[in-house]
Amino acid sequence: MLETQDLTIRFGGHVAVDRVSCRFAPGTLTAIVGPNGAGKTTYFNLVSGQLPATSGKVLLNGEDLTALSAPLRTRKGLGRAFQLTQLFPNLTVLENVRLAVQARHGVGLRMLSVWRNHRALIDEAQALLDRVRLGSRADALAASLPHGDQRKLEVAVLMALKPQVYLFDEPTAGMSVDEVPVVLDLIRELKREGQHTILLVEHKMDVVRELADRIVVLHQGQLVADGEPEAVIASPVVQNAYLGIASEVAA
Ligand SMILES: Nc1ncnc2c1ncn2[C@@H]1O[C@H](COP(=O)(O)OP(=O)(O)OP(=O)(O)O)[C@@H](O)[C@H]1O
Repeated sequence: MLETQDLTIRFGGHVAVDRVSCRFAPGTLTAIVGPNGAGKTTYFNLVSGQLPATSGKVLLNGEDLTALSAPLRTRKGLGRAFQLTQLFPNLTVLENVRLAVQARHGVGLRMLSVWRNHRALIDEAQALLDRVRLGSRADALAASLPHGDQRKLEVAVLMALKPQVYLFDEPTAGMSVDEVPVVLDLIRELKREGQHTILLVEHKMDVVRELADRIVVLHQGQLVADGEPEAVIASPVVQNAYLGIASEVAA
């Protein structure tokens, strides 16, 4: 069980995430929605440890992770899709995933040459690449992949770490129409496996409707709605927030 208790961060006078308390059970997919600037990405950064909380706590299975760095939280089972900049651009696609597999097995980088020919690691990495439909690109340099394929590679790297909690921040952003279903299928598969806690920040409401068991709405840093998708989508707070966006866009 992932839990945040009164999780808060201030940037100067601005409270970007404001006392958010929420619990996320294994086997559930929760969509975090809200207008631009609502605090969704900042909330993910606080959960994963990319940003230090001003106050409040992050707990996983009852253990307080608030004081831990992002890498230590990853070891505890909090998986955040790597930012593109955290892929190794000059290593191959396969090597990127294999390093994540090795990291999970606790094999240090200095052991790289010893493990280079270790079939089990390579096979595991290759199987993950096949799952994200990048099997045929295994030997390409990560930097040479088109944007959509790099995002799929991020997902493969994340899956290699076998986290308990998956944090997906707009996983299909910038992807072409034919690439989107691949990533959504992967998220669906992870959900079917049943033991993961999945959090998804997503603007596309059709995706949210289809994938989410539950929707949490953030607005100006605060949790303003939480519940079953249809009820939350129909609620006045969401209608207002999204109509707000629509009128901004139209303006
Ligand atoms: N490092 C930072 N320093 C100062 N302000 C920040 C920082 N990170 C985020 N903010 C502010 O916090 C607020 C929340 O931003 P955040 O990116 O979390 O929103 P979001 O809901 O993810 O928006 P979007 O849907 O546009 O990605 C915004 O007002 C943003 O400008």
